Amino acid sequence: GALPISPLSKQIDDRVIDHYSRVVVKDMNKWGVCAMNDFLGPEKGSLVLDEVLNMYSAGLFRDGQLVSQRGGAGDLRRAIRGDQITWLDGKEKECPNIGLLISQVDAIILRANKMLSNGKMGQYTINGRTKAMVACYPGNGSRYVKHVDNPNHDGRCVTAIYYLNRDWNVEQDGGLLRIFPEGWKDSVANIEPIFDRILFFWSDRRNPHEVQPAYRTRYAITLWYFDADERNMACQRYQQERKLSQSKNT
Ligand SMILES: COc1ccc2cc(-c3cnc(C(=O)NCC(=O)O)c(O)c3)ccc2c1
Ligand SMILES: [Mn+2]
Repeated sequence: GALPISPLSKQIDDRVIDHYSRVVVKDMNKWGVCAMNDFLGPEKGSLVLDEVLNMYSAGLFRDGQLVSQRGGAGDLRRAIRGDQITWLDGKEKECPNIGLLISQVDAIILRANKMLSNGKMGQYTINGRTKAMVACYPGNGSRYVKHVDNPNHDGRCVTAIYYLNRDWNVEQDGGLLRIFPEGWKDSVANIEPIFDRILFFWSDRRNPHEVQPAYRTRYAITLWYFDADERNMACQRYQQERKLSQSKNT
């Protein structure tokens, strides 16, 4: 199905953004992965968490769709990905603090833009993103099998995930995000989904990853950023396919 899309927000607190964008550019161009702790600070982080908990208890989350229909409903789908999700554009009046988080991440990505190499001696031109996906793994062993976010050039170049889980203990609670970066030979990135941590990684085949079974409710907010050229190509291909299928049906 189509990915929900939102316009980028504008700039805020400059020095902080400048520092974070330098770290992101350096780590992404070197490792393809960038994790930073204490992103919003405890107060703002707690306000974001409270807004997510309120939405969850209001029953606004739905079972995460599968891109391919093979999952179908019920157990097989849950075996592939057990998360429940809801989409936000960040302007909702019920969650101003999620809106603040989104504008912070937008500001970092906009500042890092044109400095993020696309791995082929070129740069990405990031000009948009999906809506924010708020995800909850309910903690009944729910997991997400190893996958690539953007295996077929749908335009997404950077995945940004903000974690909200206080006192998370991976030994007991599971829910580790394990990334298998292509260029890292046999070593992997083990990312614990801890409170107020933000993570960036290339969305394409360079970063297969899995969410290991979670035994405690696990929350995260994900944004996917588009590269202008790849997105344009993807939209053109989609238009062609639609025309073809319509001509076949007529
Ligand atoms: C067509 O509609 C949709 C709607 C939502 C979709 C969500 C995902 C997705 C992808 N990756 C992860 C992940 O890797 N999480 C890592 C972590 O939480 O640490 C995740 O939780 C969710 C994929 C495809 C989707 C298609
Ligand atoms: Mn993923």
